[in-house]
Amino acid sequence: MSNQLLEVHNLNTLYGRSHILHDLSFRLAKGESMSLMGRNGMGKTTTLKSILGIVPPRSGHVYFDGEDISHLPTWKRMRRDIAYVPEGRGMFHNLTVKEHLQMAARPGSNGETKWDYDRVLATFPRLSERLCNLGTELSGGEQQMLAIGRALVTNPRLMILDEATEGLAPLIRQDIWNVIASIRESGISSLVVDKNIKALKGLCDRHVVIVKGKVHFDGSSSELDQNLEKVETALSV
Ligand SMILES: Nc1ncnc2c1ncn2[C@@H]1O[C@H](COP(=O)(O)OP(=O)(O)OP(=O)(O)O)[C@@H](O)[C@H]1O
Repeated sequence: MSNQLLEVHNLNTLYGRSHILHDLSFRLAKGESMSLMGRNGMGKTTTLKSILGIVPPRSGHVYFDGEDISHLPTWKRMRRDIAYVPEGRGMFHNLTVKEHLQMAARPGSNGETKWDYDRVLATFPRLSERLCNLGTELSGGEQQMLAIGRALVTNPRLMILDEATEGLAPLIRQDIWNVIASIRESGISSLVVDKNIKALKGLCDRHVVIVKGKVHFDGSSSELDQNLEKVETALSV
């Protein structure tokens, strides 16, 4: 059996006539944590949306646990145990914290129920103090915790996080990094978009940097160290 959980193979994605992703390919092994970095507008969100089928690629394939999921609608891809924490968190205006979590909770496709309502509240004690608040009444950091909690209660095998700590205060950022570390320790693979190269280096096994929709760097944390200048140049404005 293959060790790969996610394989992105030669994706080409366009918005109208704007060609954004060019033959984009990378792999994520089971249990591995991967960062996806790049300057604004380079195609990170488009990559995530292509993997999820929110923006269907013009060509290329997405394999999940060996299965070609390229033809599946988004909800079916997510039912394969892919959870998505989008940029902007995607809170519902009319649901409380408790309802957000209860609504999303379900076993993984293999019956896994490791991540349930209680475990999420134990992981994010701040949320347990805000159970009756609407999602939109929370601070940015609390919203991100809820968005991650809501993804975890689906018992995913892969967590995809876009702009994981964007706009958050330093202390809250650290909370989010700690949770991402414990997600990794619990054996869930993750694909994390963020700009904090230092935090990502310690947290992720592998790193992909994209420039204008093409893979510019793909390597381990030690390879990232060896190529730091090249990567920092690609990330600097
Ligand atoms: N719905 C859309 N229609 C047309 N062009 C789009 C659309 N969404 C994104 N783009 C363009 O596609 C390119 C890649 O955008 P994308 O959001 O994937 O970049 P990104 O690397 O995630 O950047 P950021 O860090 O700013 O979110 C940009 O030039 C953007 O303007």
